[in-house]
Amino acid sequence: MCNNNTGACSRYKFIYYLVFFPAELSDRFLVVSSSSISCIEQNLRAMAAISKSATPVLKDELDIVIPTIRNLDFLDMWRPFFEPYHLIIVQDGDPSKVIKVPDGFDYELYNRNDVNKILGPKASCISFKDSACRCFGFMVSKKKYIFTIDDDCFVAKDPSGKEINALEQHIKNLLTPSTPFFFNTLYDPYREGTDFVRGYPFSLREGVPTAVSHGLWLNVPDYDAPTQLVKPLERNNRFVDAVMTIPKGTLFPMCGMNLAFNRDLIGPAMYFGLMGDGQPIGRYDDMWAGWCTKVICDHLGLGVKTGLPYIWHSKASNPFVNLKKEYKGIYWQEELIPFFQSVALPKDCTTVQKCYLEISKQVKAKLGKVDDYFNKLADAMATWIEAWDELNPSKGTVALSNGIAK
Ligand SMILES: O=c1ccn([C@@H]2O[C@H](COP(=O)(O)OP(=O)(O)O[C@H]3O[C@@H](CO)[C@H](O)[C@H]3O)[C@@H](O)[C@H]2O)c(=O)[nH]1
Ligand SMILES: [Mn+2]
Repeated sequence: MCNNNTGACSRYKFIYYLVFFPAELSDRFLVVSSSSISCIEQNLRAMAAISKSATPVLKDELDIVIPTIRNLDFLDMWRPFFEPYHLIIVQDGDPSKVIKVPDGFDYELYNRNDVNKILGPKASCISFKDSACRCFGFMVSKKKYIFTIDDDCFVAKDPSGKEINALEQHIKNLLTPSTPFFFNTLYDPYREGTDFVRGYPFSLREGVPTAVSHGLWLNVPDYDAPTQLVKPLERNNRFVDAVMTIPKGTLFPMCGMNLAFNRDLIGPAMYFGLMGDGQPIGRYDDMWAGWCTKVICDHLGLGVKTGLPYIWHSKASNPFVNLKKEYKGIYWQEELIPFFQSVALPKDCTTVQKCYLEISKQVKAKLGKVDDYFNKLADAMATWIEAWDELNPSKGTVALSNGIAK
């Protein structure tokens, strides 16, 4: 089957057979060459479409999710890139407050009363008074792709001064394969102007479907509170023109402020854990989601990319407030990381939901003794999956025998 994910890579299958199976060339050559060439053509057309499309790519297949406690004037700067897309706004805090959305945007807005009405008792798994509430938007969306962005993130410029269409770059990242099994030293081989380098096995050049695209930030970097306190004036002005697949078996600190993912492939794992009101910890919601997501992607043979696109993160939140939110997480994570590194998912965990519930069981068994919070979090993870499946009664991601998800 040829799609954005595998079409370009049949080029490598074609070369692979050409070089390594001359004996079968007669019949196979004809089969490979015709299927490869049509795939290559289809894929080249698809890739060309992404950059020159008149109609925005994935216009009806992608939702933009924004958690907010303030008016959304920041959208005016994003208008050229966001206006064609549907927004899901998750209003946190006081539901009686009116959030102003600039004219011209197509959106749905949910406040805490809506969350409670839609989820009933299961609303307990959605954080209150924390950006973690954004995951409610992931759950109610009906689209294949999600892009989530904070309301203090603006359009950045690349070194040439050109405004960066972060959404377009995330879409390119998601529509091209990842390479978690073998690191390509010239970064993302599917971008224009680069490729696989010598010594990269041809049998691995097809890559795997990309589940997550993790973007970065110019100006205020996503530092933790201690780093913010010792480096209050540090700003990130380094634009690195690279996209990389995070290798299998390696965890990473996923930041939720400039993030996109394939909801069909990994949506149920994108639970931003219990934070904010009534919880002993904050600003670890996206980290929790990222650790669960990466373990599941590794198990199901899915890819996670990080790097471009950049956004301009304008606001440094208060480091002292952040320290109060983060401090337990800063020492708990010294136990959490070894836990996630040791998580083994059984072969019969063939869907994201099954994987996620297995992780939730192991959280309760192994982290419950660290703090009772993790017993609550494990229960909330299970509630999240119940709520997800109620709102999204469809099949989960199935891992194929060769570990490649479909
Ligand atoms: O109680 C709240 C507070 C904020 N929000 C919305 O969430 C995002 C992020 O808020 P903010 O930019 O003020 O906080 P940062 O410290 O810069 O965010 C970092 O912490 C991460 C985890 O929370 C976050 O993803 C990082 O960017 C804004 O849209 C606020 O409006 C909220 O919904 N509820
Ligand atoms: Mn911010």
